[in-house]
Amino acid sequence: MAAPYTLRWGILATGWIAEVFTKDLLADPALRGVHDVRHEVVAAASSSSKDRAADFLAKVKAPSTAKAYGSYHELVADPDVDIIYVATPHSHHFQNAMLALEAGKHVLCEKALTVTAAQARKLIETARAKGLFFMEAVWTRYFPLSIQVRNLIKSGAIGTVYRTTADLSLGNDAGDGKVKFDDAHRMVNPALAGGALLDLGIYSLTWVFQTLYHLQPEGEKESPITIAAVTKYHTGADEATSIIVNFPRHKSQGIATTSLRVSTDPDGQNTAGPAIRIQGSEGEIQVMGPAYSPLQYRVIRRDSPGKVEVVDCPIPKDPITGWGQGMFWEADECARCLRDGRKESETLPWEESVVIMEVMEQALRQGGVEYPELITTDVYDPQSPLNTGKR
Ligand SMILES: NC(=O)C1=CN([C@@H]2O[C@H](COP(=O)(O)OP(=O)(O)OC[C@H]3O[C@@H](n4cnc5c(N)ncnc54)[C@H](OP(=O)(O)O)[C@@H]3O)[C@@H](O)[C@H]2O)C=CC1
Ligand SMILES: O=C1OC[C@@H](O)[C@H](O)[C@H]1O
Repeated sequence: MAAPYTLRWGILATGWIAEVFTKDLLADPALRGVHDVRHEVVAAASSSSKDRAADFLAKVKAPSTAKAYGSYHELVADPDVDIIYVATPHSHHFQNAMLALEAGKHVLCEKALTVTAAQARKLIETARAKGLFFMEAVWTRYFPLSIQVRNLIKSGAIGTVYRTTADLSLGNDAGDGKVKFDDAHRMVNPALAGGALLDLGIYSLTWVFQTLYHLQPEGEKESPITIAAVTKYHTGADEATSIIVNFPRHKSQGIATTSLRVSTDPDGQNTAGPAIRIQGSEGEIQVMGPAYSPLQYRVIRRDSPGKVEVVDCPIPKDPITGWGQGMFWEADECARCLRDGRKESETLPWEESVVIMEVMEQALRQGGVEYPELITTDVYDPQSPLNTGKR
């Protein structure tokens, strides 16, 4: 068997998701049946301090050779790093991803890709011009469950899909008129591009897009008409957003909802029913939430009344540590794309990320949500405080 292709990662930022993703990178690929690619964590950077980066590397149990940097600039200049994982708040993604691309690094950038569609387009233009790989880290698309659902739809298992409804709402009502996030928290702080839509609603849209738009044949792709209702939180960010996307030529519609107050799954037992319903002329696929990491789907066919096919898709765990979150599948996609000389992932092409950003931008504009100039500009500034950490 040929030696696996090795991808060498640099981790930009040391918060919650950086830790989860990096631990997944360090999980043995064989445990998920992967033998053709592997990952190395070469370095991590914190904009706060070198010590914080060193603590992070120790916490995730990175190899002792991994380098700690006290600035994002130093990380992107490291010649041993192939690809940068951008794990800052969405507000920072444009400037941080541009910093990495300008330094000649491939990039996997956390969702939401950017704050505006123009920023997303600029990043893609830069990646294209420099011949670099670039991908939005929508991990859900790379779950075997998502692949199976897309394949079922393609095979015609539920006929022509006319409607998808999807919700991701995590029930953070505090009971006193507020939600359970401090006003400065990235979930509700406009300075960090806070709000339900960019953080959570993007997963509802992911299900709408991967079951409708993504499966439209090449050459027939249709950007949707977007109609949105937004409830603003007192900080100015959206606390609830509901979007209807209409694809008139394909006669299909998607309904994507998100809220910080109510919950898709109030008792944590899926008693409330599926988070996602994909409805076709011959049946329906139901996906049990949460929309970002679903573990089960059900197929209901018009020609088999009363019969429900239930399919479980567990995330492989390390038998000793119990670790495994399912973020490794998107990392494997990055490695395979780079090994094969592909600059974008077929599972989430650049254009699709841009169309989703356009939908979110339109929805927020319809709801009167505005973000500050510092985080909406599409002019790259290597010395932006978003790159230097000088807050
Ligand atoms: N795919 C998924 O399942 C998830 C994705 N995410 C996405 O990841 C991104 C980060 O989220 P999360 O890890 O929860 O965020 P955290 O607040 O936990 O971490 C963000 C990190 O970004 C860096 N940072 C730089 N400037 C700032 C600033 N002004 N304020 C706050 N942090 C700053 C900090 O690292 P340092 O000091 O080291 O530079 C900080 O630790 C978001 O875009 C979010 O959408 C989040 C959770 C789950
Ligand atoms: O991507 C995410 O998925 C899980 C959520 O809890 C988190 O807020 C979000 O960023």
